[in-house]
Amino acid sequence: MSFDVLQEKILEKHNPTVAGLDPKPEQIPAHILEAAYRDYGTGLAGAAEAVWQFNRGLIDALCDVVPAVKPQAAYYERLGWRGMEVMERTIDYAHEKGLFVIADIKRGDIGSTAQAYADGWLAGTKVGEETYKVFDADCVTLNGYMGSDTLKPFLDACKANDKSMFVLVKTSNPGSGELQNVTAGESMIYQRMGDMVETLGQGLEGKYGYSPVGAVTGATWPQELKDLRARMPHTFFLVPGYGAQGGTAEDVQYAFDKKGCGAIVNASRSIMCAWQKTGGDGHDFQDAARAAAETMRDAIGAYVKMG
Ligand SMILES: O=c1ccn([C@@H]2O[C@H](COP(=O)(O)O)[C@@H](O)[C@H]2O)c(=O)[nH]1
Repeated sequence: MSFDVLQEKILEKHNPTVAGLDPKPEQIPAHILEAAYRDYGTGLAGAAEAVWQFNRGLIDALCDVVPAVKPQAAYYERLGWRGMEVMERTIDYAHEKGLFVIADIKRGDIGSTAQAYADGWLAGTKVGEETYKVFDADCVTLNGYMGSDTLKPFLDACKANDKSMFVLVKTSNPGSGELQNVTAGESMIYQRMGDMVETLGQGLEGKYGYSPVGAVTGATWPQELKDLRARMPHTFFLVPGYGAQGGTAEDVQYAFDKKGCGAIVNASRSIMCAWQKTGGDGHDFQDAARAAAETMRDAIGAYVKMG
């Protein structure tokens, strides 16, 4: 789905945030783990089942508060094919609950390989005369530092299937400046990447003024966020780094346009693991996640006025 659809879901829920689904077994409440291990064994099958039950519970608890979820592929890949099956089920279940799904895959490769990734995550895979949906994400994250040609197959898949993509521009991690803030010619590398992303989406702007080519810009770098918002007026932002990485509501306000649109802020651990801070045994994980998501929504709402 395009960013028009995402923006509409954000406006409906009055909440520009996305809940990350990055589960590790040690972050899952004991009662869920014990049941999964009892039924599927203590190996990868049991771990994958626990992740599925946890995700389903989180989606049930959050689906009327947040407009979107962002499963990060690494947490599913680490469990092998069983984990990837849970990723697929999680995407489909989130859709059933009306959520926009951002698959955080951060792929990037030469064009022919990028095409294969785009088939798997956005367009579907052609076998004989039929095209089969694989991971039916609405949107993916991409690493475009190999160059714009590596993004083109994804852009074509987005255009043909009304989907969207976020390209890494200024990442939230502490070392992101080592390369991204190096000056190259008249601008810094992250600014050059920002210009490339903005240019790639030119002419494809939707109802809210945003193209299907979005940018990842970390909450931990508010100065760069401000700079990029001004530099990239038609680019929707995915802003990770809120909460566990130290980004605040005050920091992320700069990602939004004057109408309070054009950005979505991610939190994974601070929502998913909120139960670990309630002093309970994890039976309250849904209430805790919901309360954390509402607190985040309200904190950002104090800075960002929508509509
Ligand atoms: O620059 C980036 C790009 C992606 N991420 C991803 O976002 C979440 C953040 O998780 P928290 O638990 O809220 O810190 C995670 O999936 C990262 O892979 C990012 O953090 N920074």
